[in-house]
Amino acid sequence: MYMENASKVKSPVMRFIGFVAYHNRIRIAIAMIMVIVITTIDLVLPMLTRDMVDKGITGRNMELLIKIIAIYSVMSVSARLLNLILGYIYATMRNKVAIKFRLKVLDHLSKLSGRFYTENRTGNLMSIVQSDIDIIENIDAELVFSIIKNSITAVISLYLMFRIDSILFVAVVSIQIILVVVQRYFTQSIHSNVSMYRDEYGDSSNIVQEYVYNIMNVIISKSKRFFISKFISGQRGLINKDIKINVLMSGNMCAANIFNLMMSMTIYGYGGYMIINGDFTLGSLLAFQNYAGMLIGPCISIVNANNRIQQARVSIDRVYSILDEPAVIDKEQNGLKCLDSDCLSEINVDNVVFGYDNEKDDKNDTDKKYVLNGVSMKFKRGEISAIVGESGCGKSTLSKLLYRLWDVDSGSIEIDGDNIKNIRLMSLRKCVSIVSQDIVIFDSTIRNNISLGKNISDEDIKRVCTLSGLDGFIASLDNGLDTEIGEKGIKISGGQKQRISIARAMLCDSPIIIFDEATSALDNVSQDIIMESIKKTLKDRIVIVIAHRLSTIRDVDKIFVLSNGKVLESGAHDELMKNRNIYYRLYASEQE
Ligand SMILES: Nc1ncnc2c1ncn2[C@@H]1O[C@H](COP(=O)(O)OP(=O)(O)OP(=O)(O)O)[C@@H](O)[C@H]1O
Repeated sequence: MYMENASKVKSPVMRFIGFVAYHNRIRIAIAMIMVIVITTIDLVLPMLTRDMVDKGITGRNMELLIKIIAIYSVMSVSARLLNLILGYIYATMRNKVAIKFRLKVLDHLSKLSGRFYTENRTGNLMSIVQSDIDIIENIDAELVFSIIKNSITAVISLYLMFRIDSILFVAVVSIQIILVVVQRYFTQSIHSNVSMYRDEYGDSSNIVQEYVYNIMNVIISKSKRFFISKFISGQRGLINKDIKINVLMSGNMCAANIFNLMMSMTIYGYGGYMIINGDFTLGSLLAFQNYAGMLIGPCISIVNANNRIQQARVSIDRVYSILDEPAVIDKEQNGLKCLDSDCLSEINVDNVVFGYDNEKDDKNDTDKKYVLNGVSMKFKRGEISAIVGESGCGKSTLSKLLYRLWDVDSGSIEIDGDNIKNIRLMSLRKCVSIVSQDIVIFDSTIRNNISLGKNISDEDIKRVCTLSGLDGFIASLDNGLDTEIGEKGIKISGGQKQRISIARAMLCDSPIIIFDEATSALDNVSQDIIMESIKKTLKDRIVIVIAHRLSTIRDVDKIFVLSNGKVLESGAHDELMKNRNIYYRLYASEQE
């Protein structure tokens, strides 16, 4: 699902490395210099060992021996100290990348279309934003530099080994080539299995998320068994894949160790044979062994690093498939118009046709489920308008189109003559506030839930609490506005949640406010009081009320009756009652 959108231009791994490099230019330059110095020292040390043994010890030259020991010690200690500093640089790079990359993904998620949010399940997105990014963070600069350092060390070691003895060199390289072929097999298998594992993991965390998120409803609806059996069957597949991946990774390590053991035995066997024949010195054997060690160590590290990269490659692909989703808010927006919220006066919905994509069995083939078939409406500043109609007729869809979570298929929505497609999305969304049926309540105090973290005076908060009818409830609480209302507002009723979201709306300064079933959980009297408050407080805005209960909207300026994707009637309550048409029948049936 996610892979389809991945950029075909540059691989996600290269783009991630580019991202890391861009945000750590100076650190990378410093680390690079230090890595080169450390690698050079590491490569010179075996030569010093050879001279120490052959010229100092075997040559019985004490003065030279002391000199070489001193140089060896200084170089070794310097390399270790530089490694210490490198560790610090790597840690700062890792933390910077971790924060910046997660923020980049979170920011991009907020700019995507309604289609994306509908098609992608929360559990999958959570698994990408949490676990996949955790895995990617493991691919830090230290790993990348260790690969560079180990590769340089391995190549130069190869050259120096060739200089010491070409036959031993050929033997060692042949073993290495077989190791590379074996490793390639393991790498490909690990990658494909990790890819399947990550996709299944996303599905499984979706089940857990649904269960935990709805735990009370799960208990009430006795659906625990359903969730648990879904979870268990998902876990079975995951466990099998995880075992397979671990076996493959261990197999990869095991193969590397066996081949490296063969390499050591070849060096000691053939090198020892040449020393016995007098064709080789002990110092040269030790130097060759050291360089071979420099080949073995780095090769094992590269195999290890490769295992981690294979795992991370899948995660990088998944994260970049989100980043490659086209944002509704894109850079092209620079040339677009900004709305002046103070002067904004009219919304014109003109002959709008819209349908949601209906996914067919064949995932690439979609057809439309039309919800709106030529809807036209006008909303004016200073007026309260209402949209009514049977459930599912497209009332909320209209507000989503105005917010540009989706775009109309044909027709247009204009604000003061400008098509909303030609208005900067940030500017448009700043001007529109939707008080929706799904209220987001944060695990915090009533005050914070109303102010949403903005610095708002007590006086203003109390004023909107009175207008939304929260004042009595708050007065009954020991901590008043500072009462914690629990995660998702678990400690308050549905009606109190709605009142909080209405209070929020009364504090916002958007010129367009849509109340989408915002008072559905309240009794008739409370609804009437709140409608009065809305009329008084928001009298200079464009207010649109979406409602089922027609008694709530009796006093609004204009009512649009929506049915079968069209506006069948519009006008004030009295006018529509006089027409004795659909609205009249709906209203009459409600009064019975
Ligand atoms: N994201 C979506 N993807 C596909 N279909 C959708 C989506 N959202 C809504 N629909 C469908 O579009 C139709 C209109 O939905 P909408 O929420 O606009 O109706 P509504 O009039 O606001 O209903 P209600 O009064 O029950 O809230 C419904 O049939 C619904 O199933």
